[in-house]
Amino acid sequence: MARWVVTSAWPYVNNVPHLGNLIGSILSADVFARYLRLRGEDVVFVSGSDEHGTPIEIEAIRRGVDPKQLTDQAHEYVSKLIREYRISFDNYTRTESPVHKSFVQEFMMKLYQNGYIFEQDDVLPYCPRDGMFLPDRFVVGTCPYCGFEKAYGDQCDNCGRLLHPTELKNPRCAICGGPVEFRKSRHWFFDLPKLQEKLLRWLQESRLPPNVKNYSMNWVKEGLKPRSVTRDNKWGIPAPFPGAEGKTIYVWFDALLGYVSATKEYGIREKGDEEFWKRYWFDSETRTVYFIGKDNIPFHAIILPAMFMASGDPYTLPWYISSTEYLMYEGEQFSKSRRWGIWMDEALELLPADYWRFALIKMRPETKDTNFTWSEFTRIVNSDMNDDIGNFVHRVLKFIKSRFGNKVPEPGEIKDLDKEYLDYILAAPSRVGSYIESFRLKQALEEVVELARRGNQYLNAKAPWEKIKTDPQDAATTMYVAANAVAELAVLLAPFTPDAAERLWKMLNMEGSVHEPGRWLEASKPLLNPGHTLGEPEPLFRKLPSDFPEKVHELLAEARKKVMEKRPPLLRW
Ligand SMILES: Nc1ncnc2c1ncn2[C@@H]1O[C@H](COP(=O)(O)OP(=O)(O)OP(=O)(O)O)[C@@H](O)[C@H]1O
Ligand SMILES: [Zn+2]
Repeated sequence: MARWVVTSAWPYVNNVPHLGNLIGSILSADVFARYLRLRGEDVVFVSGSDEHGTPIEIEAIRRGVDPKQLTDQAHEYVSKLIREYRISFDNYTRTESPVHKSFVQEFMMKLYQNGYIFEQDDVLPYCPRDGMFLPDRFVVGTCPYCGFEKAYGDQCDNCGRLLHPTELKNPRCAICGGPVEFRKSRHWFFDLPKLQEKLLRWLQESRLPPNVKNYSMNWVKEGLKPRSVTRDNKWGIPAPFPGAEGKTIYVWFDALLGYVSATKEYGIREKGDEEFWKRYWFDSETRTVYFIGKDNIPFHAIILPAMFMASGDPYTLPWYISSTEYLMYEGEQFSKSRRWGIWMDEALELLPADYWRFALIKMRPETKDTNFTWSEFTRIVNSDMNDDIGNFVHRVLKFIKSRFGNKVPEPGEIKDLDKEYLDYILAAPSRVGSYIESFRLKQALEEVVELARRGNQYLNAKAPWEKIKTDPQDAATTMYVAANAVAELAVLLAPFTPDAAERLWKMLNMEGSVHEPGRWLEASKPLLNPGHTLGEPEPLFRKLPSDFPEKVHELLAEARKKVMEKRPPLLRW
């Protein structure tokens, strides 16, 4: 059995995560981690709040407070939301965690000692009106590669290229909008060109998906440039290099190492074991899986593996990177900094987490940018969740309660139709599982819906409500098969809608929790025996009114007003 480390990109805490962050990273990772645990695998699932860097520093200066004071509250608020969405992190930590800060300093010193960090004057944008160097997202200009006019100093959000601020055409200060000057400042650089060949070979041989692999290989082939790992910011992890006093570590180098430090912190806290993390990260058999949006590809497929290589320690390199395209809202990309989208907290004011989890997985932008629309959301809730799954469950449980004394009937002769559906449901865990294992979460959930759809067809074809009068044995067989399909659904829904799955488990009067390790494997045999007494049936999901898409903007405005009052200052606008 392999060990797994499942990770989700660290959300920047300058805002509440939006539905794009959820599907691009947090939720997709959770479905995968939950699935692995249900298979009894050894999993550590980590992420945390990314809190350093300029946007938060500037916000703190503007408000005249300490940035940590702002992020303490923001991290707590986001952590609570993550729990409310049932994201099953083993450790959701933060970049201000002491374990993380010292880990980053020690790690960066290793790169320095191994000769991968060199010191050099950098020419950086400076705003004479604001009196400061403008790092990363604080200088905006035209991308030299694709012509996008709102590219940032470190990356173009349109074509995804990593940039140096001097490459931008017509660079302007993002704070005041005026032109920038370029001034010299001493910085410490990561010598990526030294790793060029090694990276290329690894990429070539890796099992990364084609979109990640091709993009990264092209980028490496064009020739890697050294990247500066320091910044002139005060808010961040102090750079540990001799002579670098007053500089901090660039947020990306800081946050990427969080995957490792969060595992370390988890081992110390939960197992009292300082060395726990090495059993995962220093074992080439460990499968590390990263869930990210496509703009994060270069950092995970190039920078992070390069850092691991340069450390000289036996880190396991990324086993898989599942990167999504963008979820769009009304034609534009969800964005924290531009405050565009639907936010995790306001969504919960409208409907419980399961609805968002289900609908987002069904809309997961796996192959192309995908528009989140309220009409599609309504269709998914009303048709897939209610008409297909909810209705099937209800029909089966109600009928067994009214006609079989709420006990799973003893089946009679298993005929063709029965066998066909029974075989189909018992093969479902492996069918759904293989889609999850190939990171096709959307298709995996579609298979779960299909199981219920076929269940409804099976009931219609077998008509047990007629047969109970003429051939009660056959009605009993039908309901035995159908009841087992319902139990199967509880297990298959567990990674996707954990609360509904648990409620269904209780309605079936099953022992323990549906989320127990190994449950998925048990489900390849019938889960319900004849004679088993079921619990009380109740509706699994509820429908949205048909005018929901028209009303939703009004509902959302109310919800936003309400959550703004609960949010801590940094997240309020
Ligand atoms: N619309 C989206 N669809 C899918 N994934 C997304 C989307 N927006 C962001 N992500 C992913 O969410 C993760 C966290 O991103 P981050 O906290 O930087 O938020 P952001 O919305 O991208 O911020 P900003 O808009 O300010 O750049 C990243 O992996 C990112 O790729
Ligand atoms: Zn570009």
